Amino acid sequence: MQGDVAVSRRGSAAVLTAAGSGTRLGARVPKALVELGGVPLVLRAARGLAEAGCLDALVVTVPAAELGAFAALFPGGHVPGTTLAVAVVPGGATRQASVAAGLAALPAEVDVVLVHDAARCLTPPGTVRAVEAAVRGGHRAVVPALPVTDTVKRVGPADATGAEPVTATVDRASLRAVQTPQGFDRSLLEAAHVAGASRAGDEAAAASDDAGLVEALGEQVWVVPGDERALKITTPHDLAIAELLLSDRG
Ligand SMILES: Nc1ccn([C@@H]2O[C@H](COP(=O)(O)OP(=O)(O)OP(=O)(O)O)[C@@H](O)[C@H]2O)c(=O)n1
Ligand SMILES: C[C@](O)(CO)[C@H](O)COP(=O)(O)O
Repeated sequence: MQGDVAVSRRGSAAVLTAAGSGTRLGARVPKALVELGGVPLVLRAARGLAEAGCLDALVVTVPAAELGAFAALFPGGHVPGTTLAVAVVPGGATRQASVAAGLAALPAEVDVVLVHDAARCLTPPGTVRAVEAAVRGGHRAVVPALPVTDTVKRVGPADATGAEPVTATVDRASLRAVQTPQGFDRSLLEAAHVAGASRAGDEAAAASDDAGLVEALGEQVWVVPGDERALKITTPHDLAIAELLLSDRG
Protein backbone atom coordinates (compact mmCIF):
# COMPACT_ATOMS: atom_id res chain seq x y z
CA MET A 1 0.00 0.00 0.00
CA GLN A 2 1.50 3.33 -0.97
CA GLY A 3 0.88 6.92 0.03
CA ASP A 4 -1.37 8.19 2.81
CA VAL A 5 -4.66 6.36 3.18
CA ALA A 6 -7.36 8.53 4.74
CA VAL A 7 -9.45 7.07 7.56
CA SER A 8 -12.67 7.34 5.56
CA ARG A 9 -11.08 5.77 2.45
CA ARG A 10 -9.15 2.70 3.43
CA GLY A 11 -7.86 1.73 0.01
CA SER A 12 -8.86 0.51 -3.42
CA ALA A 13 -7.08 -2.23 -5.34
CA ALA A 14 -7.51 -4.23 -8.51
CA VAL A 15 -7.10 -7.89 -9.33
CA LEU A 16 -6.01 -8.11 -12.97
CA THR A 17 -6.70 -11.56 -14.40
CA ALA A 18 -4.01 -12.62 -16.85
CA ALA A 19 -3.67 -16.36 -16.18
CA GLY A 20 -5.61 -17.58 -19.22
CA SER A 21 -3.95 -19.48 -22.04
CA GLY A 22 -5.76 -17.77 -24.91
CA THR A 23 -6.79 -20.93 -26.75
CA ARG A 24 -9.14 -19.04 -29.04
CA LEU A 25 -6.49 -16.47 -29.95
CA GLY A 26 -4.07 -19.28 -30.81
CA ALA A 27 -0.79 -17.44 -30.13
CA ARG A 28 2.43 -19.24 -29.15
CA VAL A 29 2.52 -17.44 -25.80
CA PRO A 30 -0.17 -16.96 -23.14
CA LYS A 31 -2.66 -14.36 -24.38
CA ALA A 32 -1.75 -11.71 -21.82
CA LEU A 33 1.84 -11.68 -23.18
CA VAL A 34 0.67 -11.13 -26.77
CA GLU A 35 1.62 -7.65 -27.95
CA LEU A 36 -0.78 -4.96 -29.10
CA GLY A 37 1.07 -2.02 -30.63
CA GLY A 38 4.32 -3.46 -29.23
CA VAL A 39 3.04 -3.67 -25.63
CA PRO A 40 1.89 -6.93 -23.96
CA LEU A 41 -1.84 -6.93 -23.21
CA VAL A 42 -1.24 -7.35 -19.46
CA LEU A 43 1.07 -4.34 -19.31
CA ARG A 44 -1.31 -2.21 -21.36
CA ALA A 45 -4.20 -3.18 -19.02
CA ALA A 46 -2.09 -2.44 -15.93
CA ARG A 47 -1.17 0.99 -17.31
CA GLY A 48 -4.85 1.76 -17.89
CA LEU A 49 -5.64 0.87 -14.28
CA ALA A 50 -2.73 2.99 -13.03
CA GLU A 51 -3.76 5.96 -15.18
CA ALA A 52 -7.19 5.93 -13.54
CA GLY A 53 -5.46 7.27 -10.44
CA CYS A 54 -7.93 5.71 -7.98
CA LEU A 55 -6.02 2.53 -7.06
CA ASP A 56 -3.55 1.92 -4.25
CA ALA A 57 -2.41 -1.60 -5.19
CA LEU A 58 -2.60 -4.13 -8.01
CA VAL A 59 -2.47 -7.94 -7.96
CA VAL A 60 -1.88 -9.66 -11.32
CA THR A 61 -2.77 -13.34 -11.65
CA VAL A 62 -0.62 -15.14 -14.24
CA PRO A 63 0.04 -18.67 -15.54
CA ALA A 64 2.15 -20.43 -12.87
CA ALA A 65 4.72 -21.54 -15.44
CA GLU A 66 5.26 -17.94 -16.63
CA LEU A 67 5.61 -16.18 -13.30
CA GLY A 68 9.11 -14.86 -14.13
CA ALA A 69 8.19 -13.57 -17.58
CA PHE A 70 5.22 -11.65 -16.17
CA ALA A 71 7.09 -10.32 -13.12
CA ALA A 72 9.79 -8.94 -15.45
CA LEU A 73 7.16 -6.60 -16.94
CA PHE A 74 6.85 -4.88 -13.54
CA PRO A 75 10.43 -4.01 -12.51
CA GLY A 76 10.72 -3.01 -8.88
CA GLY A 77 7.20 -4.28 -8.28
CA HIS A 78 5.50 -1.28 -9.88
CA VAL A 79 3.61 -0.50 -13.06
CA PRO A 80 6.44 1.09 -15.10
CA GLY A 81 6.45 4.88 -14.97
CA THR A 82 3.93 4.96 -12.11
CA THR A 83 3.89 4.52 -8.34
CA LEU A 84 1.24 1.76 -8.43
CA ALA A 85 2.59 -1.28 -6.53
CA VAL A 86 2.12 -4.68 -8.19
CA ALA A 87 2.15 -8.23 -6.83
CA VAL A 88 2.34 -11.02 -9.42
CA VAL A 89 0.80 -14.32 -8.26
CA PRO A 90 -0.05 -17.67 -9.90
CA GLY A 91 -3.64 -17.96 -11.11
CA GLY A 92 -5.86 -21.03 -11.21
CA ALA A 93 -7.51 -23.42 -13.63
CA THR A 94 -10.45 -21.09 -14.28
CA ARG A 95 -10.94 -17.33 -14.26
CA GLN A 96 -12.93 -17.71 -11.05
CA ALA A 97 -10.03 -19.57 -9.41
CA SER A 98 -7.60 -16.93 -10.62
CA VAL A 99 -9.67 -14.14 -9.08
CA ALA A 100 -9.83 -16.08 -5.79
CA ALA A 101 -6.02 -16.36 -5.85
CA GLY A 102 -5.74 -12.63 -6.48
CA LEU A 103 -8.12 -11.77 -3.64
CA ALA A 104 -5.99 -13.81 -1.24
CA ALA A 105 -2.97 -11.64 -2.11
CA LEU A 106 -4.62 -8.24 -1.52
CA PRO A 107 -3.21 -5.93 1.17
CA ALA A 108 -5.23 -6.00 4.40
CA GLU A 109 -6.17 -2.29 4.19
CA VAL A 110 -8.09 -2.62 0.93
CA ASP A 111 -11.88 -2.31 1.22
CA VAL A 112 -12.85 -1.80 -2.44
CA VAL A 113 -11.75 -4.28 -5.13
CA LEU A 114 -11.95 -3.98 -8.90
CA VAL A 115 -11.60 -7.17 -10.94
CA HIS A 116 -10.36 -6.56 -14.46
CA ASP A 117 -9.40 -8.72 -17.47
CA ALA A 118 -6.00 -8.24 -19.11
CA ALA A 119 -7.93 -9.19 -22.25
CA ARG A 120 -9.85 -5.86 -21.96
CA CYS A 121 -6.64 -3.86 -22.14
CA LEU A 122 -8.04 -0.80 -23.96
CA THR A 123 -10.58 0.01 -21.24
CA PRO A 124 -10.39 3.80 -20.74
CA PRO A 125 -9.25 5.04 -17.30
CA GLY A 126 -12.55 6.93 -17.03
CA THR A 127 -14.47 3.65 -16.91
CA VAL A 128 -12.18 2.41 -14.12
CA ARG A 129 -12.80 5.62 -12.16
CA ALA A 130 -16.58 5.43 -12.69
CA VAL A 131 -16.78 1.87 -11.36
CA GLU A 132 -14.60 2.64 -8.33
CA ALA A 133 -16.59 5.79 -7.57
CA ALA A 134 -19.90 3.91 -7.80
CA VAL A 135 -18.70 1.39 -5.20
CA ARG A 136 -17.35 4.18 -2.98
CA GLY A 137 -20.74 5.85 -3.42
CA GLY A 138 -22.52 2.91 -1.79
CA HIS A 139 -23.30 0.44 -4.58
CA ARG A 140 -21.55 -2.68 -3.28
CA ALA A 141 -21.36 -4.50 -6.63
CA VAL A 142 -20.97 -2.58 -9.89
CA VAL A 143 -20.44 -3.70 -13.49
CA PRO A 144 -19.86 -1.60 -16.62
CA ALA A 145 -22.04 -2.72 -19.53
CA LEU A 146 -23.32 -1.75 -22.96
CA PRO A 147 -26.81 -2.17 -24.42
CA VAL A 148 -27.17 -5.19 -26.71
CA THR A 149 -27.66 -4.01 -30.29
CA ASP A 150 -28.28 -7.32 -32.12
CA THR A 151 -31.66 -9.05 -32.08
CA VAL A 152 -31.23 -12.01 -29.74
CA LYS A 153 -32.92 -15.40 -30.21
CA ARG A 154 -33.20 -18.30 -27.75
CA VAL A 155 -32.70 -21.69 -29.44
CA GLY A 156 -33.31 -25.36 -28.71
CA PRO A 157 -31.17 -28.44 -29.47
CA ALA A 158 -29.83 -28.68 -33.05
CA ASP A 159 -31.37 -31.12 -35.52
CA ALA A 160 -29.39 -33.69 -37.53
CA THR A 161 -28.17 -31.00 -39.96
CA GLY A 162 -26.90 -28.81 -37.15
CA ALA A 163 -29.66 -26.19 -37.55
CA GLU A 164 -31.08 -24.90 -34.27
CA PRO A 165 -34.81 -24.17 -33.79
CA VAL A 166 -35.64 -20.68 -32.49
CA THR A 167 -37.78 -20.89 -29.36
CA ALA A 168 -38.07 -17.18 -28.56
CA THR A 169 -36.95 -13.65 -29.40
CA VAL A 170 -35.61 -12.05 -26.25
CA ASP A 171 -36.56 -8.45 -25.41
CA ARG A 172 -33.18 -6.75 -25.90
CA ALA A 173 -34.28 -3.51 -24.24
CA SER A 174 -33.49 -5.04 -20.87
CA LEU A 175 -30.25 -6.81 -21.95
CA ARG A 176 -26.72 -5.54 -21.25
CA ALA A 177 -23.35 -6.94 -22.39
CA VAL A 178 -21.13 -6.86 -19.34
CA GLN A 179 -17.48 -5.77 -19.29
CA THR A 180 -14.73 -5.24 -16.72
CA PRO A 181 -13.51 -3.81 -14.40
CA GLN A 182 -16.23 -4.98 -12.05
CA GLY A 183 -16.11 -3.26 -8.67
CA PHE A 184 -17.05 -4.60 -5.25
CA ASP A 185 -17.06 -4.00 -1.58
CA ARG A 186 -14.24 -6.35 -0.61
CA SER A 187 -16.13 -8.25 2.09
CA LEU A 188 -19.03 -8.92 -0.29
CA LEU A 189 -16.75 -10.19 -3.06
CA GLU A 190 -14.83 -12.42 -0.66
CA ALA A 191 -18.09 -13.87 0.71
CA ALA A 192 -19.28 -14.53 -2.84
CA HIS A 193 -16.06 -16.38 -3.71
CA VAL A 194 -16.23 -18.45 -0.51
CA ALA A 195 -19.85 -19.38 -1.23
CA GLY A 196 -19.05 -20.30 -4.84
CA ALA A 197 -15.73 -22.01 -4.16
CA SER A 198 -16.97 -25.48 -5.14
CA ARG A 199 -17.49 -24.21 -8.72
CA ALA A 200 -13.99 -22.78 -9.19
CA GLY A 201 -12.14 -25.92 -10.32
CA ASP A 202 -14.34 -26.78 -13.28
CA GLU A 203 -14.66 -24.50 -16.33
CA ALA A 204 -18.21 -25.73 -17.03
CA ALA A 205 -19.40 -24.87 -13.51
CA ALA A 206 -17.27 -21.78 -12.81
CA ALA A 207 -18.79 -18.31 -12.84
CA SER A 208 -17.84 -16.41 -15.99
CA ASP A 209 -17.81 -13.15 -14.04
CA ASP A 210 -17.58 -12.06 -10.40
CA ALA A 211 -20.93 -10.29 -10.40
CA GLY A 212 -22.53 -13.67 -11.11
CA LEU A 213 -21.14 -14.99 -7.81
CA VAL A 214 -22.54 -11.95 -5.99
CA GLU A 215 -25.93 -12.46 -7.65
CA ALA A 216 -25.88 -16.09 -6.46
CA LEU A 217 -25.66 -14.73 -2.91
CA GLY A 218 -28.90 -12.83 -3.53
CA GLU A 219 -27.13 -9.46 -3.41
CA GLN A 220 -27.94 -6.58 -5.78
CA VAL A 221 -25.54 -5.85 -8.66
CA TRP A 222 -25.66 -2.45 -10.39
CA VAL A 223 -24.81 -1.44 -13.98
CA VAL A 224 -22.96 1.73 -15.02
CA PRO A 225 -22.17 2.71 -18.62
CA GLY A 226 -19.45 0.63 -20.29
CA ASP A 227 -17.30 1.63 -23.25
CA GLU A 228 -16.82 0.07 -26.69
CA ARG A 229 -13.03 0.33 -26.22
CA ALA A 230 -13.31 -2.13 -23.33
CA LEU A 231 -13.84 -4.99 -25.80
CA LYS A 232 -12.46 -8.39 -24.79
CA ILE A 233 -9.69 -9.65 -27.04
CA THR A 234 -10.68 -13.29 -27.51
CA THR A 235 -10.05 -14.15 -31.18
CA PRO A 236 -7.60 -12.95 -33.87
CA HIS A 237 -10.48 -10.81 -35.21
CA ASP A 238 -10.75 -9.04 -31.83
CA LEU A 239 -7.00 -8.40 -31.87
CA ALA A 240 -7.30 -6.84 -35.33
CA ILE A 241 -10.15 -4.60 -34.09
CA ALA A 242 -8.03 -3.58 -31.11
CA GLU A 243 -5.13 -2.66 -33.44
CA LEU A 244 -7.55 -0.44 -35.38
CA LEU A 245 -8.81 1.22 -32.20
CA LEU A 246 -5.22 1.84 -31.16
CA SER A 247 -4.24 3.41 -34.49
CA ASP A 248 -7.41 5.55 -34.36
CA ARG A 249 -6.45 6.73 -30.85
CA GLY A 250 -2.89 7.47 -31.94
N1 LIG B 1 -7.68 -19.73 -15.69
C1 LIG B 1 -7.85 -18.47 -16.11
C2 LIG B 1 -8.59 -18.19 -17.28
C3 LIG B 1 -8.73 -16.87 -17.69
N2 LIG B 1 -8.14 -15.89 -16.97
C4 LIG B 1 -8.24 -14.49 -17.43
O1 LIG B 1 -9.59 -14.11 -17.54
C5 LIG B 1 -9.75 -13.16 -18.58
C6 LIG B 1 -10.89 -13.57 -19.48
O2 LIG B 1 -10.61 -14.84 -20.02
P1 LIG B 1 -10.51 -15.12 -21.60
O3 LIG B 1 -10.35 -13.87 -22.33
O4 LIG B 1 -11.60 -16.01 -21.99
O5 LIG B 1 -9.04 -15.78 -21.66
P2 LIG B 1 -8.58 -17.24 -21.89
O6 LIG B 1 -9.22 -18.18 -20.90
O7 LIG B 1 -7.12 -17.16 -21.90
O8 LIG B 1 -9.11 -17.56 -23.38
P3 LIG B 1 -9.47 -18.95 -24.04
O9 LIG B 1 -10.79 -19.37 -23.42
O10 LIG B 1 -9.57 -18.64 -25.50
O11 LIG B 1 -8.36 -19.94 -23.71
C7 LIG B 1 -8.40 -13.08 -19.31
O12 LIG B 1 -7.77 -11.85 -18.99
C8 LIG B 1 -7.65 -14.28 -18.83
O13 LIG B 1 -6.24 -14.12 -18.76
C9 LIG B 1 -7.43 -16.17 -15.83
O14 LIG B 1 -6.90 -15.25 -15.19
N3 LIG B 1 -7.31 -17.47 -15.41
C1 LIG C 1 -15.65 -11.19 -16.99
C2 LIG C 1 -16.08 -11.02 -18.42
O1 LIG C 1 -15.06 -10.39 -19.18
C3 LIG C 1 -17.30 -10.10 -18.46
O2 LIG C 1 -17.80 -10.03 -19.76
C4 LIG C 1 -16.42 -12.33 -19.07
O3 LIG C 1 -17.53 -12.89 -18.44
C5 LIG C 1 -15.26 -13.30 -19.12
O4 LIG C 1 -15.72 -14.49 -19.72
P1 LIG C 1 -14.73 -15.60 -20.31
O5 LIG C 1 -15.62 -16.77 -20.54
O6 LIG C 1 -13.69 -15.83 -19.28
O7 LIG C 1 -14.21 -15.06 -21.58
